[in-house]
Amino acid sequence: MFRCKAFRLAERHWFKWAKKNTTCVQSYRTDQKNTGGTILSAYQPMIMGEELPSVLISEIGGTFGILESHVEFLKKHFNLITMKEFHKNKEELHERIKSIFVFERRPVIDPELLESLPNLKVIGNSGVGVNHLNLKLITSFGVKVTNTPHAVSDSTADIGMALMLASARRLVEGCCLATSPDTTHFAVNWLGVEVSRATLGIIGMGSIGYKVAKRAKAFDMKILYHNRNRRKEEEEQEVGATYCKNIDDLLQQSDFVMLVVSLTPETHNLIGKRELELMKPTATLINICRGAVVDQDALVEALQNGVIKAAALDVTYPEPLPRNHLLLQMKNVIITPHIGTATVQALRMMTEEAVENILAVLNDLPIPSEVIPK
Ligand SMILES: O=CC(=O)O
Repeated sequence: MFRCKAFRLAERHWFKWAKKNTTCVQSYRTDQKNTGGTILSAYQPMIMGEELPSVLISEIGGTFGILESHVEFLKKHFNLITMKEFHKNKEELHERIKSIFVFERRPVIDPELLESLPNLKVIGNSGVGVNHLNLKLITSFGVKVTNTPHAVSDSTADIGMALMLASARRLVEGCCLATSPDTTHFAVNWLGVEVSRATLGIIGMGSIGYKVAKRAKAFDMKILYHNRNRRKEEEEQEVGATYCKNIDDLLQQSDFVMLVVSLTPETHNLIGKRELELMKPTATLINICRGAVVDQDALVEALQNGVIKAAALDVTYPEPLPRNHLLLQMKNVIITPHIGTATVQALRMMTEEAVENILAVLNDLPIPSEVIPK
C-alpha cells in the first residue's frame, strides 16, 4: 500500500548506488514489512574515502535527548553534532552541517539557526506530525523536510484502540477501585459498555487511521470514516469502512469518534461546540493526533453538561496540562501524556525512517517521505 511508484524507484536507485559505494551490509531493521520502509538503512553508507555527512541533533540522552541505543545506529551514517557542540564551535561547524535530525520537536528550528547553516539540505523529523516546524520558512531556505509516517502507524493505532477500550470499560476508574484501600468490590451498577458492534467514526484515514480501522474490524465494529480524499474501494472493503463525505453524518452516527488528522490551519479546532453537540450523548471522543484539533474549552463544557459521555485523550494543549485543569479532574476523561509512538519498536523505526529520508536527500535520490508545504 505504501510503496508508491516513486518509492519503488527510490529503492531501485538506492540499491544500485549502495552496491557500488558501500563497504558492507548492515542489517539494523528487523521488521521491514512493518514500516513499509525502504532498504536504505540496510546499508552501511561508509562511502570509500568519503566523510560521513554532518548532522545536527539536540542532545544525547537525558529526558528528551536521542536514546543512547539509537545514537550507535545514527553514528554509522552520520557525523553527529549536538547543539551544545555547535554553539561552542559555530565558526568551524556551520558550513559542514548538511542536515538536522529532529527528535521530540528538538532542536527548535528558528530563522537564526537556518541562517547560520548555509549548506543545510534537509530536516529529518523523527515522527509524523510536523506542526512544530515552520514549513514555509524552512523551504524558503531551499531546505527539504521529511517525516516518518510508516514507523508510527502501528503504535499510534494501538494507543487509539487502548484508549477506546479503556474508556469504554472504565479501566482507569476500575484500577483506582481495585487499589483503593476502602473498596472491597465494584458496585453492581458500575458498568462499562462494549465496543463490539458499536460504531466507530474515524476522522482522518491516513496510514494511522487505516490501521485503527483494521483493528476495529477485528472487534466487529461498524466503521465510518471521513477523509479529505476518499480511499480506494478495495481499501474500504478490506476493513469494511464506509465513507462519510460530510463529517456531520459521522459525528451523528458514531458511538466512538477517533481523531487521526494532522494539525493544520484547516484542522485547528475542527471539533468545537457545534460538532460536539452533533455527537450522541452516549458517545466518546478519542484524540490521538494533536490537542489543538479540539476546542478544549468546548470539550470541557460538553463533558460537564453531558453533551457527550466521555473523552480519551493522548494529546492536549498545552502538554502537559496545568495541574489544576478541569480535564484532569473529570472521572469520564482518560488522559495519557502523548505516548502514541512511545514504544521500543516505533522509536527504532522512526530513527531508521528518518535516516533513510536524510540519506535520500543528501544523495539526490527520490525521497521516501517528503513533507511539502501546502
Ligand atoms: O506525535 C507523534 C508523531 O508526530 O509522530
